[in-house]
Amino acid sequence: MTDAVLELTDLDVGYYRDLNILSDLNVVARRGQVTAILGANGVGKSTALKAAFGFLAPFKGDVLLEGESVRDVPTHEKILKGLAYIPQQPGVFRDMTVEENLLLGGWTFRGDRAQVRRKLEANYQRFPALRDKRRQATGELSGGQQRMVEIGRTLMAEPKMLLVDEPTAGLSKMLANEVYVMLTDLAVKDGLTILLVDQEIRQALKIADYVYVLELGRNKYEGPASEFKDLEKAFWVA
Ligand SMILES: Nc1ncnc2c1ncn2[C@@H]1O[C@H](COP(=O)(O)OP(=O)(O)OP(=O)(O)O)[C@@H](O)[C@H]1O
Repeated sequence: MTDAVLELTDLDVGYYRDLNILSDLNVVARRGQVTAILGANGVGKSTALKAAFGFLAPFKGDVLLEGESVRDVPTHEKILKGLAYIPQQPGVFRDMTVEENLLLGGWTFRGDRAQVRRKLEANYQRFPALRDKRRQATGELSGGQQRMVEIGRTLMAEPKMLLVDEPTAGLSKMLANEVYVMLTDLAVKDGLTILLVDQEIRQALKIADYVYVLELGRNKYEGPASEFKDLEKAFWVA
């Protein structure tokens, strides 16, 4: 089996003391794979990602990045260690150009202009539409392209592990497809490890290698995505 990049082990997480949203959660994201966390609204999928990135301190359990505990590592240091988080709400700066938004992602390396240029160029090769629009205000781009800017900005820091929360929320079906293709490419071509939270169960099953289903904040079921296709009706579709 491929090796674990991110592990959430026996996590208890909540927003208020003594009120667990997640209990004894165990999730493993393996190298170069897309791992999806699925489950009903409010089950705690986004909460799991927030805990993984450090926006919420777990009450119990650990977060391991390549075997090393990052549970108590400050968020900005997690980024330096290769962990990145793309939240549900698009976070682009609408009045700034596409290129300015992308450059913000290279802030940590701003002293090394050659490196910044190289990463910018890698993004333009990955997302040719962004090169064409690099001088345009980001707010003028389509929703899917704004997602590309956001993901591109995140990739400027060369993460190895991406936490992605509902990447196609609010997008049309066509744009959503573009985003799913983009995520698959990042795993397959660039070897990134992706932990995805999604309500689009069918789409998530299409691009995921491995799936976790949560119920009442706990692990309910897990397995290769291919095994879930037949179970889809039983689990989620009324
Ligand atoms: N900032 C917060 N403060 C207090 N409770 C919160 C907060 N954010 C989420 N919750 C609660 O935690 C629970 C899990 O929410 P979470 O957003 O993780 O669920 P989810 O599975 O991602 O749902 P959805 O698919 O609807 O986004 C919900 O009951 C929610 O009301």
